Amino acid sequence: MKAGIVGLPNVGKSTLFNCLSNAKAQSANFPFCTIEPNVGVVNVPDPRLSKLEELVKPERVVPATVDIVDIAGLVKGASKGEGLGNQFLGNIRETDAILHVLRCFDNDNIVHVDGSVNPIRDKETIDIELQLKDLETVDKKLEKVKKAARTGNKEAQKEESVLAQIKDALEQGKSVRAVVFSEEDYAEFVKPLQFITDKPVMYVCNVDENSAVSGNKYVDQVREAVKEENAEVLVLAVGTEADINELDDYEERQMFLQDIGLEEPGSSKLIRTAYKLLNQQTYFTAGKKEVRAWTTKIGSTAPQAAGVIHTDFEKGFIRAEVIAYEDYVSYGSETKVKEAGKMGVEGKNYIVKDGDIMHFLFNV
Ligand SMILES: Nc1ncnc2c1ncn2[C@@H]1O[C@H](COP(=O)(O)OP(=O)(O)OP(=O)(O)O)[C@@H](O)[C@H]1O
Ligand SMILES: [Mg+2]
Repeated sequence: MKAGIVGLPNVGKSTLFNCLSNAKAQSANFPFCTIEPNVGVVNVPDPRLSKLEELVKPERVVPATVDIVDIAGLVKGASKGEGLGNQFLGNIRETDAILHVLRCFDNDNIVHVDGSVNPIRDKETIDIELQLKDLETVDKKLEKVKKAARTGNKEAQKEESVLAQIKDALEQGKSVRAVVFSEEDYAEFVKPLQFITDKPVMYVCNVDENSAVSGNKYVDQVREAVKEENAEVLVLAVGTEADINELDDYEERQMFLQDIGLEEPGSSKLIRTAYKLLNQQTYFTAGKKEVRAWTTKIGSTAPQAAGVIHTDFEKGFIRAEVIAYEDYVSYGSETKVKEAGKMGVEGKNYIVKDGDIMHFLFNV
């Protein structure tokens, strides 16, 4: 699962990538600095891991990760191939969620490709390009389906009406994610087409240092503009946080963060939110060798979750021993949880919960 950083050129996408990841992306004050996407594996900050570490005292601790991709800037006309648009849109299509960066800071030294700071206009520019690309996808499909529908094929007629609904929404400047479908129609006709504007989105307002905590007028405008989308809006002083992230010393980083009024980096919150946006949750394994966070889709069954560790675990799944995180912490050890009768023994239909501490039994 990966989240892609999307936005106009020169708004701070690579700088954001550098806040999140230790893989350094080139960032510079000129549009189209990034051409090839930068990919980084980012640890998901989780205080529960340190708590488990304290209790279990393992040899090592391994956090969950999420892949972040820094993509080239899109411009007006990208869907028609402008500014290598087709390649960039292809890069976006390969991601599972979108982090849309909006420039929300004034700074005459940093070039804006459209001449002035205006996050609402910028958002529309990007949205329109993504929607036009999806329109191309839906048109292509409609052409095929229409032929079959004309021959009286009932299934094709149903598909045609769903696609027509999508086309209509896109032409009105709406995104596919805003259209309501029945569960069946969605699974059958919509999901397989992998529309870009169907991917979950989160807006990242890139602000100046002084607006890191309370935002600014641009952020207010963004919140107002997206309030019907039900999307997360995150405020982040991307430039400042990237600088802080450069420091090796933890104490020093904390000091600079406190200077701008933050207790933890905004980027930590961003990663946790991205993780949720990707519909992922964490379960843990806890042993003397290793305490580890694993990522699984919300709603996974125990064997599916086991399959994240190894496909053999899924194939040969027998049962799982499960301890809720809260129980582990309040009883203090696996043995004590067992003594208290709080450890569950679950079969293959068990739906894994966020924070479960799991031990899988399987045969190979
Ligand atoms: N909050 C901020 N305040 C001031 N300057 C910033 C801020 N965020 C980023 N910058 C500066 O903006 C310039 C562009 O940043 P960056 O290279 O990250 O943009 P980009 O979106 O990746 O651009 P491209 O699409 O060209 O790859 C850099 O000089 C960076 O230092
Ligand atoms: Mg860049």
